[in-house]
Amino acid sequence: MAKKKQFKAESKRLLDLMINSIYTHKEIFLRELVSNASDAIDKYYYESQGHADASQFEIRIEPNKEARTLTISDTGIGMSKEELEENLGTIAKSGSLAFKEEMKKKEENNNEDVDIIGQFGVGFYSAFMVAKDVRVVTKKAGSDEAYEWVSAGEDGYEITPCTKETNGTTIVLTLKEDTDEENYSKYLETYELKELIKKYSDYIRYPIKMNVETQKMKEGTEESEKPEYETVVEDQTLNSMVPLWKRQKSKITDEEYNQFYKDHFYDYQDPQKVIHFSVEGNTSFTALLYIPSHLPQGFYSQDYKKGLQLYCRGVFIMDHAEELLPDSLRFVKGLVDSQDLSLNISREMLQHDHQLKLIAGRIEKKVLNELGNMLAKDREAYEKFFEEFGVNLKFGVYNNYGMDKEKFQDLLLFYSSREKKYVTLSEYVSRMKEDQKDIYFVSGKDVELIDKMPVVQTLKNKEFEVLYLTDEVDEFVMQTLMNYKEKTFRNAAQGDLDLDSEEEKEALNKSKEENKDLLTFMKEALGDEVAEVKLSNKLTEDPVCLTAGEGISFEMEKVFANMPNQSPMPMKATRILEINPNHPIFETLKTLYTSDKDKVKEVAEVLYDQACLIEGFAIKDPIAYSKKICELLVK
Ligand SMILES: Nc1ncnc2c1ncn2[C@@H]1O[C@H](COP(=O)(O)OP(=O)(O)OP(=O)(O)O)[C@@H](O)[C@H]1O
Repeated sequence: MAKKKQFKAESKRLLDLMINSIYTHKEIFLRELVSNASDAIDKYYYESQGHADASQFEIRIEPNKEARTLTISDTGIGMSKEELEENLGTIAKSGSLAFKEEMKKKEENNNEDVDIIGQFGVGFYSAFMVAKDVRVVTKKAGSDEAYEWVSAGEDGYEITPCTKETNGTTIVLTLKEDTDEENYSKYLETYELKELIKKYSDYIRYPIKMNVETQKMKEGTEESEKPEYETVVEDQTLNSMVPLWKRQKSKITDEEYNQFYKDHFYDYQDPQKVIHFSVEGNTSFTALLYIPSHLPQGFYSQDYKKGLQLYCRGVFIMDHAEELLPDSLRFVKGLVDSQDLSLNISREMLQHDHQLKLIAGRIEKKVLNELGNMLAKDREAYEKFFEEFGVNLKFGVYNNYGMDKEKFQDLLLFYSSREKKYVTLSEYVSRMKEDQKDIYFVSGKDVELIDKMPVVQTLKNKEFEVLYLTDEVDEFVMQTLMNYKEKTFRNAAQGDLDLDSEEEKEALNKSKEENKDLLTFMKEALGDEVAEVKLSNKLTEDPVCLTAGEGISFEMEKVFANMPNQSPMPMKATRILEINPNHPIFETLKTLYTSDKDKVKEVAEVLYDQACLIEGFAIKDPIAYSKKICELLVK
C-alpha cells in the first residue's frame, strides 16, 4: 500500500479557494481539462519534432451514468511519476508554462509558434468543483511506466504504479451528488457535453471525440411504409478545430462567413458587411466583425449587451467584451482572438485593460475606415446601413463632449433640399454658392414638412441648399460640430439670415419704420406669447412664419418637452412672428389698423396660430381658432 502524501498547508488552502471562489461557472472545468489535454498533445508533437503520428492525436470524452463518472483522455505526452508529483501535487505549478518558456528559449533557432494554453497551474483543480474524487492515469511518451494519481481533494493524493498501454493521460472524475442548488448529473448528458465543447473548446486544434447514441433507420426498411429505427453508437467529433477566422481569407466563401454569423450571433439574415483582419505587433490579434443588415433585437432596450466575443488562443473566454467596442459602434457583432491578453487566473476576466484599449482602438479605426470605403464605393449599401445605424454615428459625434467628432463627421448623411436625397457634409460644402458663408439646416418632423416650411422656400428660391434634420439628436450634433471645413452650421429657422441685398434691406427698413405702430400693436395684442412681431424678407409666398430668437431652437424645445422629469419651468425658445410685407394680408392689416383695431387683434391671433401650426406646435385654443377662421370666412 502506497503511503498517502499530504498537500502542503498552503496547497490545502489554495485548493479550497480554487473550489469555492476562483470560478463563477462550474462548467468551465471541462474547458480546463480539455485545454490541458490539448497542451499535452501539443507538447508530444513538439517533442517528437513532428515525427509523431498525427492521426493518433485525439481527446476523448466518455460519460458513464451508471458509474457516475466522466472521463477525459488524451493521446498526449503524459506525465512521469515526478511530473505527476510536481504538476498535480503542487498547486500553481504549471508544467505547461515551464515548457513554453523552454520552447521560447529554443525558438531563436526554431520559428514554430507555441500555442500552449496553460500558464497558471491551477486549471486542473477546477475538476474538484464538480468531482468528489479524481483519478489520473498517465504514461509518459517513451517510457514503460504508467502511474495513477488519485485524490478526493483536500485530503491529499496518492500515486501508485499501474498499467496503461499507450502514452497520454486519462482523467476520471467521479461526479458529486446532486444538491438542491447544483445539478452535477448534467455533466453526464451527451447534449450538455456537446454544448460545452462547442461553447468553450470548439477551436481546440485536435479532435474532441465522443461516442454518441443516435437513432438510425434500419437498413432495408427505408422503402417500407413503417421504417424501423435502431439505436447506433457513432463516434462523433464535437469540435470544428480550425476557427474560421484563422483560415486564409481568400479561401473563405461568403456563405461560410454568413453562416458563421448566423450561427454565432443568432440572426436570421445575412450580415450587411464582413470585416476580417489581423494585426501583428505588440498586441497581435485577429478580428472577425460583422455589421448586421438590420437593428439587432432589443437594440434600444437596456438588456442589449454590446461587445465582441473574446478568444484567447482559440479558447473561448467571454461573450460580450464591452471594452472592445466604443458605444458608437455598439451595433457591431463579432469576435477577437488574441494570444497576447493577460487573463486573470480563472480566464473569466482580463487583467489589464491596456492591451484591450489598443485592440479597441484598432477595431474602431478599422470599422470607421470600412464604413468610409462603403460610403465611397457603394452608396446604396451605405445609405441602407445609415438608415439603420446612422444615429449611432451621430452619437459618436457628440459623445465625449465632441472629442471624437472628426472621426465621425464625414460618415454622416443628411437629407437636403437639392435632390431630396442624402448628402454628406463634404458634398454640401463642395457645391455651396460662392458667397455662402454658412451651412444651412432646418429641423422638423419629416422631410415633406420641412420642405414646405416658408424659410426653406425662401432659401430654395435664392438657390441655397438646406440640410433637413429629422432626428431628435441632429441639432445636438450640429451644436457639437459647430463648423465643418470652416463653414459654420446655421439654423435657418433661427435669427436673421442676412441674405438680403442692400436695396432689399433698405426697402425693408423703410417699411418697418412706416409700420412701426402696427407692428407694436400686434406684439401687444399677442402678449407674452411672442417676443417680437417684425417684417422680414425671409418669406416669399407665405404670409407669416415663426422663428426662434438666439438661444435654444424650436426643435430643442420639443426635445426637452419630451424628456422625462420635466421641470415646472420647461426650457422654451424665444418666439418671433415674422410677417411677409409683400403678402396681400399685410395690406389688409395696414388698412384695418386705420379703421378697425379690434379686427387687427383678431387677425394677428389667427396669423400667430397659423405660424405655430406650420412650425409643428400645438395651438393654445383650437376652438377659438376655428371659430375665428369661420367668422372671417363668412364675412
Ligand atoms: N492531460 C495532461 N497531460 C499531461 N500533463 C498534464 C495534463 N493535465 C495537466 N498536466 C500538467 O499539470 C500542470 C498543471 O495543470 P493545470 O491545469 O493545473 O495548470 P496549467 O494548465 O499549467 O495552467 P492553467 O491554470 O493556466 O490552466 C500542467 O502545466 C501540465 O504540466
